[in-house]
Amino acid sequence: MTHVLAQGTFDLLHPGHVHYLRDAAEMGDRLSVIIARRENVTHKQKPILPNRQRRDMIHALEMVDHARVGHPEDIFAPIEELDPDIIALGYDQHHDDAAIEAELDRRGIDCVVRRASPLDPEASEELLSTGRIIERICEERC
Ligand SMILES: Cc1cc2nc3c(=O)[nH]c(=O)nc-3n(C[C@H](O)[C@H](O)[C@H](O)COP(=O)(O)O)c2cc1C
Ligand SMILES: Nc1ncnc2c1ncn2[C@@H]1O[C@H](COP(=O)(O)OP(=O)(O)OP(=O)(O)O)[C@@H](O)[C@H]1O
Repeated sequence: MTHVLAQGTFDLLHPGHVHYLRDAAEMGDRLSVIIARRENVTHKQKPILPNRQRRDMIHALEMVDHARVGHPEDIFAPIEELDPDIIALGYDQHHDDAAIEAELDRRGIDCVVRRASPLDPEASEELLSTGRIIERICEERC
């Protein structure tokens, strides 16, 4: 059984999130998802929705077997516990694949890092980004 781990903020779900999680699920047999804690989202605006609400929405998706809110300080602690075979990074995630692999090695976790594919983010007329959905809400409703 190949266990895949996906992770992200997942604020205000949209089809790009569903595409990423489907792609990740297709890499193996079981999909676990870590939801980034609000305090750890520092590279962009903080999520609107609370941790548990984002976790519950991800858990409700049919391709997801397990979803949990991430660790407050050590992002590798849930990985040590869940022991996945593959970490699926999103196509645009800022994380350094090689640095993650090096830390997995250091901790003796036998797991590879792979990248998921994008869902046509430029060509589509859909709003496939939480940031763009919020911009549109501000333009049209504020
Ligand atoms: C392998 C991996 C494990 C992560 N584990 C956690 C975690 O345990 N707790 C947490 O708050 N965030 C965790 N994160 C999320 C990051 O801290 C960061 O907030 C994340 O990239 C969310 O941003 P994004 O939705 O723009 O990708 C993890 C990220 C990666 C790549
Ligand atoms: N259009 C998309 N196609 C494929 N994957 C996507 C798409 N949008 C988001 N994802 C993936 O979903 C995961 C969670 O993404 P995140 O919560 O950062 O959403 P986002 O919509 O990109 O947010 P923001 O617009 O605030 O950057 C990431 O791995 C990201 O790569």
